[in-house]
Amino acid sequence: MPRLTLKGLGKAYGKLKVVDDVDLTLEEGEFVSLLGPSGCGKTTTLRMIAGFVEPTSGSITLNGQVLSAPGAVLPPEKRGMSMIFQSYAIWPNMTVAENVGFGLTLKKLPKEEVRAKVKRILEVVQMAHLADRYPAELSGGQQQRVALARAIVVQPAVLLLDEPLSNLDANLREEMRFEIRRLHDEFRFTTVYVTHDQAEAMATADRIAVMQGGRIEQVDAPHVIYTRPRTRFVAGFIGRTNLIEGRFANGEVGLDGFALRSDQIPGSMPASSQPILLSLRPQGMALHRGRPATGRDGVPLLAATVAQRTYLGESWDYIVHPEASGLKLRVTAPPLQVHEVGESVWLEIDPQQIAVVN
Ligand SMILES: Nc1ncnc2c1ncn2[C@@H]1O[C@H](COP(=O)(O)OP(=O)(O)OP(=O)(O)O)[C@@H](O)[C@H]1O
Repeated sequence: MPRLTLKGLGKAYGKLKVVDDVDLTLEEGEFVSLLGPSGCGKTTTLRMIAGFVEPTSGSITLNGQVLSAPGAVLPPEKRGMSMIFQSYAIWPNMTVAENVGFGLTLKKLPKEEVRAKVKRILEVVQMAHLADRYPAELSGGQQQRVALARAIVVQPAVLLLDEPLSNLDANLREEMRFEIRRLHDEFRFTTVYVTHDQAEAMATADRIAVMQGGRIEQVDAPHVIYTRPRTRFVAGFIGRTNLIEGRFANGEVGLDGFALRSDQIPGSMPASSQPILLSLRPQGMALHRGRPATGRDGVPLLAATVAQRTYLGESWDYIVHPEASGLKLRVTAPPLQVHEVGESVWLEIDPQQIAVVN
């Protein structure tokens, strides 16, 4: 049975629909990230799951029990969910151990049991040595670990996280992403994680739901979202890409100045001749100084010129300009592959890494 189900979920403030007809099902133990730009409705969706916001349409069910529907909202404290906010929200007047144990004390668990559970969970988040400190004596990352420990110690039915890492500096954010995923692998709580940071969603989630304008555009595993984006928005929002307009006709996709064989491009082509949009990742192309040996049947090889370049340390970011074409394509190359601006190169396109998007 699916654990958590959002069905036709909507929220409007007056005429403004901020969440619009959202369908999403999480299996028991699944980790799903709601990812999208500011204002797309992620937080409102999460707050409806938590019970802080009443939907104007649709429903939320947990193991078949209706938690939210218009006019019928089970209060947050009766949902058995834990929520973690951007601001940590741990109590300044309690020690780390008291903060983490608070939820268990409320449940009137015996003192010894609370002590044992708190000890174990503090070990898991690597905070056991700081159990007696107060929040003011902790770094931001340590405070966030306390918030995580406090949320999971009560073994919630669903764990909700709202941009939990956005107050941390870049290095710590990266470390905490792995930490959150490690905790999930250990405890397997059904988890909804709101973020606008695609790397965070990629590193943590089993599936990513990409939202825009209150709607979910695509829900898939991170590698599918990246390699097989279904819409222009998803292709552009997740990683960088070259979006190119073409025309499908007679087994070929005609682009500006060259064509690709449509049977080499994964996914389905339209039934009849018509314009289509392709997403070509910068990593889905390679540059060669001399013309590489032929033999790879039908793999496009284009004479091109380097128009611009940026050194990013981990890679080069080249803009190349295929001859006889008005296109400018962004191509990623390894750090030791150095081409000068104006140099003639051969551009090899891997059709397997092209996605047809709507
Ligand atoms: N109580 C409210 N009254 C009116 N409009 C609201 C209310 N709460 C949210 N909104 C609007 O709903 C839209 C979605 O807000 P929401 O906070 O869900 O977005 P978000 O995707 O989480 O964005 P962010 O990443 O900036 O937090 C925004 O345009 C916001 O201004």
